[in-house]
Amino acid sequence: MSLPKKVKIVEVGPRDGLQNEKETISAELKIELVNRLTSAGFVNVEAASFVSPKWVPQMATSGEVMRGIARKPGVIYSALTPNMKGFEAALEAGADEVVIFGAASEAFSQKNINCSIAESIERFREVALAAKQNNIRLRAAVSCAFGCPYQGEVPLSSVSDVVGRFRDLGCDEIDIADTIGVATPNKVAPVMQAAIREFNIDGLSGHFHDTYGQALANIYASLEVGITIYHSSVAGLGGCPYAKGATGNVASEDVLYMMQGLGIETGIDLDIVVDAGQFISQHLGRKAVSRAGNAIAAKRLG
Ligand SMILES: CC(C)(COP(=O)([O-])OP(=O)([O-])OC[C@H]1O[C@@H](n2cnc3c(N)ncnc32)[C@H](O)[C@@H]1OP(=O)([O-])[O-])[C@@H](O)C(=O)NCCC(=O)NCCSC(=O)C[C@@](C)(O)CC(=O)[O-]
Repeated sequence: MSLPKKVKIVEVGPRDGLQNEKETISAELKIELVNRLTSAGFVNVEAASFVSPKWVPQMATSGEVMRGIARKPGVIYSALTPNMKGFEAALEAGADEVVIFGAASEAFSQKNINCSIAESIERFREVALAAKQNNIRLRAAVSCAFGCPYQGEVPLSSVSDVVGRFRDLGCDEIDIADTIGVATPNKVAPVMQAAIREFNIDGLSGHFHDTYGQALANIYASLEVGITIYHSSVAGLGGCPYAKGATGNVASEDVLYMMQGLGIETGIDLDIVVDAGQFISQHLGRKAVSRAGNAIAAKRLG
């Protein structure tokens, strides 16, 4: 099968990337990061998360961030919403898309959102209905689709089951997530095919963490299957607070460099993303995790 000619890259750094940072990051810095990313051309940025601040303290300023962003027409600013409390806060803050986040693993569901998969779907049902009533896009994440830090192997049938349940809630997009970055390219097609059997391929995305250095290879394997939406995080920021040892998402700079090389259109200016990656890494006091980003930054210095 030939590769897609065009893909959508969803930038998740301001949420998935920063949620695990130990030091409190100011709302101003998060806002500046989001603005830099949209100026690079991202049309979908995951900017906030309306979860319990006791569970994820770093996301406590989400309302301030959403309200402070310089809104760019045409850009979808997304926010995570685990329940109605989160949904109401996201609505008030002007989120264009809400993200319900479940898992293909029972054990992860309990650790991450303190309920079973079945209970989570019931909570999400209310959120889904409210999103439809308010004309807000609805996205769902399926964590641990390729493996779980607590239960290990995750059967394909669990992935199909959760994707089907999210489809029935009326989701516009469903993310197939490798939360702990354990997938290898041979594992990608079976999982994506299980999801494709349940949901429209154009609405499925690949959300790969790069813990074992496999994310780009896994994205390539997903391109071969025909997936056209990918998530990435500027400077490779990130990690999930409820998945020990999981590192960041695949770096946006690396994905963009690969897409450029493959001749796949993204609509995003890699140079501006490199600047944004260097900017946030300097503020966090460490080197960006992006190989392409660091190489381009070093080349500029001559
Ligand atoms: C889901 C809950 C809230 C259940 O947590 P719970 O303790 O079962 O909830 P509860 O309903 O009993 O409420 C407990 C307290 O939290 C408050 N509360 C309740 N809901 C909210 C809310 N929305 N916003 C703010 N506060 C909230 C509520 O008001 C109450 O406050 P108290 O009375 O004790 O003062 C909790 O487990 C939680 O917040 N979990 C979030 C965990 C999280 O954010 N994980 C990281 C994101 S997922 C991820 O990164 C994976 C993903 C998406 O990127 C894809 C991938 O790679 O796999």
